[in-house]
Amino acid sequence: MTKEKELGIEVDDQYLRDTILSYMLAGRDTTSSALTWFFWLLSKNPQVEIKILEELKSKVPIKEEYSSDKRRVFEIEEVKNLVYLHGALSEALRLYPPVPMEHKEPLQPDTLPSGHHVIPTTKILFSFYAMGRMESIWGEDCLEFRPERWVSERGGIKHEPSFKFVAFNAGPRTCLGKEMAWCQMKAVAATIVYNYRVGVVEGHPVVAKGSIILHMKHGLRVKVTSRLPVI
Ligand code: HEM
Repeated sequence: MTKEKELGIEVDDQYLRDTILSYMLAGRDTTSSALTWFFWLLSKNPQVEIKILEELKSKVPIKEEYSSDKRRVFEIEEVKNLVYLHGALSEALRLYPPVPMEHKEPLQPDTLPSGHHVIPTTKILFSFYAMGRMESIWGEDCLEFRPERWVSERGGIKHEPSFKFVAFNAGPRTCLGKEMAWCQMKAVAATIVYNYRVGVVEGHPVVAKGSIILHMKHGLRVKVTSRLPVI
């Protein structure tokens, strides 16, 4: 008897197809949407880009810094604890959550903290997008892109409860790929910011597309230039 049969799981082609597809959809579009908004926010906030670059440079051994024509690729271990980069990515996820909406249905009749009575056929829709911009949750500067929000008094990463920072959902259906997503986003963002300047093409319209993933309606047109010294 195979392990799957012991566990009562039937692993047929359809199961494998659905699993692979859900990982591709859950892990690809979300991360790419997050990074797209992140680079757009950086272009609007050059002071943040400078600070990220400073943080990255502080991690690179001096003799290595822009010393050759080789691009530098940041490894996951190097970027894991970058506090300011973590803050900047968190701000992008707070203001532009790749999954902007979520819905739930109660299993039994219940009364929500708001006083609303709900029954099993009630669909409860809530907006992660709106929650990331609520003054009652994030304070008066809730609409500002401020990575410092995520830096603790002692200079470490300030963690927020998942029911407050809901970009990865909260509770039993929390994103299964959350840690992988953080690693990917940090490694990609660090490698791109360190090696290139990403400038958004002037006049390019940036609007969100109404969809289950918060894509940019017209994509993001950018001009990429190398930071490497010309040798
Ligand atoms: C910035 C990147 C990501 C964000 C913002 C994100 C966000 C979310 C959210 C909000 C959910 C809950 C969806 C729902 O219940 O309707 C979810 C579920 C899920 N995510 Fe992610 N995700 C990201 C990256 C990833 C990656 C990289 C993977 C895996 C490679 C992944 C795998 C999954 C899976 C398998 C679920 C379903 C979990 C379940 O239903 O129990 N996600 N994600």
